[in-house]
Amino acid sequence: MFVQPVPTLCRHGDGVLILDQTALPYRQAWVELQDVAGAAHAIRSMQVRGAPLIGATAAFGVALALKEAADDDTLEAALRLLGATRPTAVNLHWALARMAARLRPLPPAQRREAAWAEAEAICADDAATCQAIGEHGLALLRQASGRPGRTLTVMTHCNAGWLATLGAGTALAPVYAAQAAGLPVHVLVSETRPRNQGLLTAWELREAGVPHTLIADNAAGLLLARGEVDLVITGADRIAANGDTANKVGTYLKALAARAADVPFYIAAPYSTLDFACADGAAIPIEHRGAGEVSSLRGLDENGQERTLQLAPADTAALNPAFDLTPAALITAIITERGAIAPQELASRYTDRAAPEAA
Ligand SMILES: CSC[C@@H](O)[C@@H](O)C(=O)COP(=O)(O)O
Repeated sequence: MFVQPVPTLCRHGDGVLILDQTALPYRQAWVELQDVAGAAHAIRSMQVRGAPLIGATAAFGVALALKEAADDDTLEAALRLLGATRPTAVNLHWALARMAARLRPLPPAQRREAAWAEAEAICADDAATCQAIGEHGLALLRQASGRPGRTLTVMTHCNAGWLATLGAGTALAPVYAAQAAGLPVHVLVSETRPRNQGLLTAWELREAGVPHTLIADNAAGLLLARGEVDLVITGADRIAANGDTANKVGTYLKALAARAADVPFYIAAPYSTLDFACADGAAIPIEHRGAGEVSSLRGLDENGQERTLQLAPADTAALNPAFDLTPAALITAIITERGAIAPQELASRYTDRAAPEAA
């Protein structure tokens, strides 16, 4: 079983410790969440990010909310607050629906302990899910690697590794499985403007000892067209019934370039990321974030001090959709803990996938 080099989130007494991802890759900092407002802030401000980790944090947020009072009003207010933090990743709503289904039928006196236990179960389940995704993805990597000893080049986008989950990650789980199996892999990491989640991917791959190279987002097309990439794997925030997939903005351009270059393009995500309440991608809500994320850049200055630089004049109009939609037709297969499946087969094969209940 993959062990996270640094834990992303864990219970700490009657609080919750999170690795603050807004401090990475420059320093490791932990934040202790003590109440539901802190959990909601952590999700909204992206101290925690990545669909499965957002869901787990929201689940713990419910447990934090019930510390003082566990009546129906407190529970429902917590579900509403946490459910409104980020719109695109359906795992948030899935985790809250799971908490609601467990807690609503219980008398208030039994809810506190049940909430902690359910949140911890969500984390354990996610670790197992990542492990299974890794094993299914490894089979595809083995097929693609060809002759023994050849280094496989995998391109990814955003961060869908262990930092985004409670286990090995989703898109990167097959990479870690390959590393464990002795299959040589090199990862091309696109920086993922404007939030630069690629820097998180580079950091976590370095922590795990996986060879990798950071590229500018716009370099992906050239490298794909030149035949320098064996396959692309990204995560997902929500997958519609027809296989259209919402993921970090920039994913769609990689899928287009991969198709033009005849390179397989895979999505790796937990089964809980399927949302059959959305018939197609047009029904998936796309988060729009502040213009400041586009017009500024964070990094270290020449003295190693963290700084935010204003790239464009502050009054420059900027648009910041945080996710985009990749049509099912561009996706070779979707890898979940149940295996790899063509996106066009989701609805007919996964008939048990009911629409998630509103939390
Ligand atoms: C396993 S994480 C999958 C996705 O959540 C990931 O690719 C992504 O888009 C993350 O977006 P973020 O805005 O950083 O939360």
